[in-house]
Amino acid sequence: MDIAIVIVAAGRGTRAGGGLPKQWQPVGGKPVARWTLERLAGFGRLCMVIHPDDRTLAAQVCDGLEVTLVDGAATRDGSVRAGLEALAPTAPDVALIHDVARCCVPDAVVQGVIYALETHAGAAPALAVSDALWRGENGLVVGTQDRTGLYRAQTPQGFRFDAILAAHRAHPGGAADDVEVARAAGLDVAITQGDERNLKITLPGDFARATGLLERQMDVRLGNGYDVHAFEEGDHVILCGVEIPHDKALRGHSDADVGMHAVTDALYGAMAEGDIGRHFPPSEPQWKGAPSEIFLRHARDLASEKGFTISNVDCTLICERPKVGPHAPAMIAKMAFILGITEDRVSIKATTSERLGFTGREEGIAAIATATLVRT
Ligand SMILES: Nc1ccn([C@@H]2O[C@H](COP(=O)(O)OP(=O)(O)OP(=O)(O)O)[C@@H](O)[C@H]2O)c(=O)n1
Ligand SMILES: C[C@](O)(CO)[C@H](O)COP(=O)(O)O
Repeated sequence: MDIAIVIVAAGRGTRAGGGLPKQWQPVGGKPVARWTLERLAGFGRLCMVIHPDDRTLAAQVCDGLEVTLVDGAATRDGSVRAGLEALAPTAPDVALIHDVARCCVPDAVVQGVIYALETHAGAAPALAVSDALWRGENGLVVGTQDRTGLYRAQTPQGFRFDAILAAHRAHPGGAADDVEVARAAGLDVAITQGDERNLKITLPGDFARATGLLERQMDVRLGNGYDVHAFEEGDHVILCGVEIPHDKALRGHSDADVGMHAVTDALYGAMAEGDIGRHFPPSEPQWKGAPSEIFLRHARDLASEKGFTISNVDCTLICERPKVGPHAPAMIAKMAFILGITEDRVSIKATTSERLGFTGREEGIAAIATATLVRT
């Protein structure tokens, strides 16, 4: 399914206050709009609708991300329409329409809308009203309201693209949200699971609530790596960056550091970024005999660019010989230095395979590794 996401960000944020419209103000160390863009980038192509006065701010916030910027209108529904019209020449199957100010939206809320669009023309997240409802006048309760069947609407609101574009073109304007526009055009809209964390920053106090939510939402990734290199004639092996005298060497296109390769692949795996072969193809002659440190540094830098901190790595070398134990402290020091983390976050250990299999017959060395990345 080709998905485009229209993020409406052309409002002035008057109720939220502050020197800038709320979407450009910081929460948890980044502008509100940046959080929203990063959260949605994995779900489809991004189109952000902005006020013409905000082009410079918007370009800064989008740095490094692929985002189509479109000028908005004086009303929310006008801005949505501008975004949809901009997408029309390369129409996606579905459009998700999201308030920029809902910067804490959990993945599950977005995914719930996408699943529902397989069977409905429209889908939107909401929470059933759970508090009693009153009518009030001049500070006094003047009546109560039955809450049965009442929901609090959230975004993203998703629709078949052609249907929502036609609905917006036909609508007279003044709709509270896109579900109202869709229903006016006769589209069925499924209610999907909303989330209390999917708040819309509207009033000044909402910045602190959003900051608290974002600080508690850690992105923790685990990756694994596995590698094997065969022995050939030689007088040393390189394991986790340390040269160890041996009566054989390891064969490989690079320096055949099987342990460092496994850790590097674990880091790539945690980022869903493939493996060493994808970034350094063995078909390319410049990597012949290359120190594996190049690969590990690349994975480390990629993690840093994506905002991840390496929390720990754990590597097990599987071989009968050479004995790893005496060299483990040097290996840990070397790996910690390259990764830029403290030694207590690096574990390197070894096991034999009880003389079973290719490692048992001393035909080669295998290594497995795990890495944890954390993004806050
Ligand atoms: N002309 C407008 C008005 C609103 N929006 C967007 O619609 C969303 C929901 O609107 P709201 O939370 O009311 O934002 P503002 O209009 O910016 O806030 P305020 O009413 O306090 O000025 C926001 O992402 C806002 O940027 C928009 O793109 N174009
Ligand atoms: C679309 C919306 O987020 C649904 O809750 C909301 O209606 C938009 O914000 P506004 O404050 O009503 O403009």
